[in-house]
Amino acid sequence: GGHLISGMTNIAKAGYAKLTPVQKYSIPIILAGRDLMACAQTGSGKTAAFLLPILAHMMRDGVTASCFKEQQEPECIIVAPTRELINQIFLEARKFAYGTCIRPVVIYGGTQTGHSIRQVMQGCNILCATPGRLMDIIGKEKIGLRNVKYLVLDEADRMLDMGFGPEMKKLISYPNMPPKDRRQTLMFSATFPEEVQRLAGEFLKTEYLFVVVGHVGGACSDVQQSILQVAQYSKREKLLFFLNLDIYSNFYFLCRAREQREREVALRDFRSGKCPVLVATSVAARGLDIENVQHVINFDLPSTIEEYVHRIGRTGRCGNTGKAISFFDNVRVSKFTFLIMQAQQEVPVWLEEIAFSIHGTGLSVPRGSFFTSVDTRKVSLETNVKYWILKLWCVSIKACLAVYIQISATETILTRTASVTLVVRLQNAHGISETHFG
Ligand SMILES: Nc1ncnc2c1ncn2[C@@H]1O[C@H](COP(=O)(O)OP(=O)(O)OP(=O)(O)O)[C@@H](O)[C@H]1O
Repeated sequence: GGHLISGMTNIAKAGYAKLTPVQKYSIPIILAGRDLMACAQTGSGKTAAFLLPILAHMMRDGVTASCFKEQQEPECIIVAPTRELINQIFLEARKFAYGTCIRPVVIYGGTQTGHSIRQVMQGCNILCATPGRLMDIIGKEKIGLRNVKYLVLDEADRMLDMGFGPEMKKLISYPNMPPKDRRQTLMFSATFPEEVQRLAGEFLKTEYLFVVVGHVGGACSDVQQSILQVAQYSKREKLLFFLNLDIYSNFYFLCRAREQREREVALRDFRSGKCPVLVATSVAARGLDIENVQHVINFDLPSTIEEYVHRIGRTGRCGNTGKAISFFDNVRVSKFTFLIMQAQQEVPVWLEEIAFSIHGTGLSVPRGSFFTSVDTRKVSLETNVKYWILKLWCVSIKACLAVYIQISATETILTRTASVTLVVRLQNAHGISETHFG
C-alpha cells in the first residue's frame, strides 16, 4: 500500500492531471500482461505510458529491495538508442519510483565501464541501458537475465534496424533470458516502418497488441512545418537570417556530434536555458524532451522520413506548439521523396506542396488532382515510383515537354536495376502520357 501511495504521489508531483491518449490505451494493455507495440506521435507521453504500469506491477508483486551483489538480476530492462535519451528515461523512472524500494540504474557508453559496474552492483531493479554497454555488462556477468519480466525497446524501430538489431537479437537469445512467452515485451516509437513491424515479431508474443494513435509514423500536428528551398551555398546566410529575425530565443539546430562529456554539458546548458541554441547531429533526433524548444531547424533534410518526423518532434511536445523549418535543395528533395516511397507511405501534404512549388512554376493545379485514385500503399513498388515521379515532375514543370530523369540505384528502391531512366511527356496542363519507362 505504502509503495502504491508513493507511486501515486509521484505522478501527481509530475503534474499529470490526466492521461495522454497513448497512455490511456497502453496502460491497461500493459497491466493486463499483454505484449505491446505502440506508435504515437512525438511528445505524446510514451515514456510514462510504459514506466507507470511496469512500476505499478513491480510494486504490486513486491520487488526485493536492492542490495549490494556482484551480479544483479533486474526485473526490467529498458533499452534506447542514445545515451542522452536513456539517461532521460532513467531520470523519469527514478522520479516515478521515488520513495519506493525500486532502484533504477542507468548505464551507457562513453563513460567508464567501472563506473557502470559500480552503479549496477549497488542494486538494480530497472536497468536503463544503451545496447553496446548493456551487452558489455551482461558479458562481464554483472547482470543476470533470469528475473527479467519486462523488456522495453524505446524508439523500437531504431532498436531493430540494421544498427542495433543484431545486438537486440543477441539479447533475447541469451541462455538465461526468459523466452518471449515468459516475459512481457513492450515496444514504443513515433515511427514504425512496416518491415520493422515484421522484424518485431521475433521479439513479441504472437498475440501482441498494436496501438496506434493517429497515423503510424505521422508527424506531430502541433508542429508547423515549413520547407525552404535554399541553395547549398546560401544555407549559412539563411540560417543567420533566421537566428536574427525570429522573436524566439530558443533554437535547436541539428548538426555535429562531440565527446560524451561535452555532449552532456551542451544538453544541460540547453535544457537550463543557459544556452539558447543547440547544434546537434541525428544523435539528438529521437526522444529528447526539452521544455520550451520552439524551433527545430533542419540545416539539411534528414535521410529518412522517420528521422524527419523524430527531429521535428523535438518541438511541439505534449500539447505545446512548435515550428520546424527545413532547408532543402532540389537534389536532396528528390532523394527524400524516394525515401518516402521506399517506406511506402503517403507523401505528406507538406511534401506535396514542395512538389508544387519546385522550380517556382506556380502552376495552378489543385493539389492531389493527379492520380488521386491510386492508393500508394497498395500499388506495386515500381508503379509507385512511376506515379510519384510523374506526380512530382509533371505538375511542376510547366514549359517543358519532356523531362528526363535519371535515378541512381542507391537512392531508390529499385535495387535490381542499376539505374532507371524514364521520360515523361507532358501533353498539356491536364493530361499526361507516359512515353517511355526504361
Ligand atoms: N499525462 C501527462 N500529462 C502531462 N504531461 C505529460 C503526461 N505524460 C507525459 N507528459 C510529459 O510530456 C512530455 C513528453 O513525453 P515523452 O518524452 O514521454 O514523449 P514521447 O512520446 O516519448 O516522445 P518521443 O517520441 O519524441 O520520444 C514529457 O515532458 C512528459 O513529462
